[in-house]
Amino acid sequence: MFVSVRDKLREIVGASTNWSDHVKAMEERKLLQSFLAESQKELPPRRMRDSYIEVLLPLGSQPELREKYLTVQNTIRFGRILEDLDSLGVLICYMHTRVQEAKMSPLSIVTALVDKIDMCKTSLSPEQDIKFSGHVSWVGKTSMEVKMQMFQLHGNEFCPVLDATFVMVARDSENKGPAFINPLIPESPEEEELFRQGELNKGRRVAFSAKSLLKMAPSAEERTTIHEMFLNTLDPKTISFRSRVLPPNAVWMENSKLKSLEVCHPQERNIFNRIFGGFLMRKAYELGWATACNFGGSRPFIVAVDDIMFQKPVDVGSLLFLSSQVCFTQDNYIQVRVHSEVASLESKEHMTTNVFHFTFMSEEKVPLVFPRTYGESMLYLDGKRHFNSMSTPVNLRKDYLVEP
Ligand SMILES: CCCCCC(=O)SCCNC(=O)CCNC(=O)[C@H](O)C(C)(C)COP(=O)(O)OP(=O)(O)OC[C@H]1O[C@@H](n2cnc3c(N)ncnc32)[C@H](O)[C@@H]1OP(=O)(O)O
Repeated sequence: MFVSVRDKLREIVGASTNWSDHVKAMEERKLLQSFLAESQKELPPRRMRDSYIEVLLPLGSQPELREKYLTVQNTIRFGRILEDLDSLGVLICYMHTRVQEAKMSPLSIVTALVDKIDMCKTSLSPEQDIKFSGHVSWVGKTSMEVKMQMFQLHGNEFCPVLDATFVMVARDSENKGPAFINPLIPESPEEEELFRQGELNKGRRVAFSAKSLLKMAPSAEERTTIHEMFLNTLDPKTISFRSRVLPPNAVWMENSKLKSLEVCHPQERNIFNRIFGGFLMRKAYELGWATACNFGGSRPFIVAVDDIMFQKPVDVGSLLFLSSQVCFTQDNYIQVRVHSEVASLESKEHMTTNVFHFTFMSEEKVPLVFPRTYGESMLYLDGKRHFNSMSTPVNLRKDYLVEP
């Protein structure tokens, strides 16, 4: 149960339960600094099974739990699952990095990236037990890749529901600088393959980011796509680059936007008194879902979550501005991007903290989305790149029932 996962995390880092004690609790954590390793070599290697955890979410046997997870359609809120995966990922990393002689962990482990969440072909019922499992699958010097799976009981069997890959980073006791983590030793050919995959994932992330449209021009093929879309929006009645009209069954990208604001209260703080990554994901996901719903005109289902980077921590007390838009569509699929930025109450300066990418599938075929400006064209291409990186096959699957 996830209350127990979060209680365990509190115990591991000695977090305060009362907000009024949070400064004192952080002062106490400073004393743990002496348990930090000066190099990775000093730390004993760990095996994948050392960090392996299974957690049961007994929705079937404990109906009082269901309320928190329930959608109006009697399915499961995916936003809640994102929160649970985040907590579990952090706990897995604490298992990998346990220090026997210290009562509390000297490390502050934070979520750096949700690399991928792929949904498997199964519906989610709020009346059946759910099981999560996961372990560390790759480590660098201060970062760890965690693989998690979620299963739901069907008859007597737990069937796979989703696969998730997160990257967590270890920081010092005060969450101010990087901290070394234990090496990982693969023990079988399967584990060696997982580790190798982790290494490849790191390379893929670097390559994807190097090709970012924020850094370099689109490819020739992408430029052609954008130019053809531009030509498709020119009014044939006037010989002008300026009179733009939408083709049939299309929507201007700017008209797909939805925005929201959250006040970040202490209730949503994580064990390090910053805003909990899972809360940020839930809020972004729900706005993204509403955007897809508004755009497609029918209930959309989540198919994939990709590349959520936690660039900056969000302080308690900040204002969180979320802005969501459809940036690419194909057949029944809607690719949504949610941008989040914070501003403190004192300063008006905004800072980007995350960009979220969600792929939804609608019951009906959805309109095309057209960029009007160059900036929007880049969003379109970025959305297309994220859509194409999805591993789920592009075909309509009616048995999905995963909603907000
Ligand atoms: C219930 C408890 C829940 C607690 C969990 C949360 O809620 S956490 C709350 C949500 N998350 C956050 O607030 C985190 C916000 N982001 C940050 O603070 C920072 O961006 C960061 C610490 C993640 C990374 O900072 P820097 O990039 O300056 O750090 P640094 O350069 O030292 O890199 C540290 C390690 O992280 C890796 N790294 C950094 N960013 C990465 C990314 N996007 N994808 C993969 N790996 C990444 C680097 O390769 C390096 O690994 P190697 O050293 O192995 O080469």
